[in-house]
Amino acid sequence: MSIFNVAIHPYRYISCDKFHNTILLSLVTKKKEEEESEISIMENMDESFFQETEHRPKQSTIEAEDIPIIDLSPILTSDSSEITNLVAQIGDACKKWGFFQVINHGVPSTCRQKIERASKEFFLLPTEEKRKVSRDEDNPMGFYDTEHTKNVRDWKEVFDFVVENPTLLPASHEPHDTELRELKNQWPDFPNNFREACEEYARGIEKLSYKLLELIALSLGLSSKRLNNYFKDQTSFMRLNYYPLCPIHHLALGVGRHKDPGALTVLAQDDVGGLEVKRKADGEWIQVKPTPDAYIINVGDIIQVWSNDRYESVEHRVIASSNKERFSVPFFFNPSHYVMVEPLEELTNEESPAKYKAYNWGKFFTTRNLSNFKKLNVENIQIYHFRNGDL
Ligand SMILES: O=C(O)CCC(=O)C(=O)O
Ligand SMILES: [Fe+2]
Repeated sequence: MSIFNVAIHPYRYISCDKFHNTILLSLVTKKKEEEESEISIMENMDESFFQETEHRPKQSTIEAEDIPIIDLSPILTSDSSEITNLVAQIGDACKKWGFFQVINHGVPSTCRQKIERASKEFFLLPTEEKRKVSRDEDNPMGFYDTEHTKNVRDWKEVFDFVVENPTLLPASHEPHDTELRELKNQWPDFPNNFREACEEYARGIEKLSYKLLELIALSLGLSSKRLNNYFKDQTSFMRLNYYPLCPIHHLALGVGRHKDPGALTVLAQDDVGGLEVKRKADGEWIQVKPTPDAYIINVGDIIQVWSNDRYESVEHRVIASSNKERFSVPFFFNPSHYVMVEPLEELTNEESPAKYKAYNWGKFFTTRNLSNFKKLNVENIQIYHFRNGDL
């Protein structure tokens, strides 16, 4: 049963079980009746969506300065003083926020419009159609509507595909098992340009990701290509996110609080808004306001480890909305499965020793995916599990 195919969109497939009717009713009743139907939602709604009280969204959002918007046009002109200035802006944003937005990034806007349209058309298909490309434990690429973050279900549907098809990953999370497996994409029959839109977009974003990686390397005082080799057999993947209308937006989240485990995330969000970043200065949740045609970039756990904590991977989450559906497309730029992630030699010394022990990216990723999939009642693997003591 999908929770999402209720008659809240004129083109949407309508499913008629008791559960869906409860949601539907709650959306159409007036103020007084709302209170009664609220009780009915509470009684019928799957509790797996409920966030602990302390993690539920606040009723009011904080008015705050936005995360920095950085103009990437200097990389087109190659003016060295402008590049120096750009690198400094990126370094400052990585330190202060772990997040920034980029404009004049060189990814054609037509490419983005095409994937956004294809994504909408795909998610508005009947659930049976989307389920034809469902992901499962054997093939984690495809459609999925029961993703959990920290063991609480997210109010969203996703479609995942790898950018290198196939992508090699460890077959199991067992440390001594050296067997590998291939992740392969599966593509839906509809909409018919879906695959083309996804593949074209992935190539454009991959190019931008390498540029950003080089700028980040420079901002850490490294040579521009220092990190590129780690991505030779990249395990990057793209995710299409769909956040349907949510009648329990005060209890659930589109995506629960989390940090991205890979190196870098390049995200396209639509004009609805809902992404919130935990401000490093005071731990408040700050909205990332949508900027037309900009990409939101965030440092993932791997850059935190490579930089020996100079740059931190920052927690973020997505608020669910009761009146606007939302679509987003994150690209998770991940290294080759065999990369051992550890603080870079150039960034450690006697005064500033390595804060982490080396870990194998492929095993880390596989363990994380497995615990998400099985909804294990244990905390997900995290980089702090590899932190050296007494530092
Ligand atoms: O949809 C968004 O804005 C962000 C999603 C996200 O953080 C994720 O998928 O890791
Ligand atoms: Fe994320």
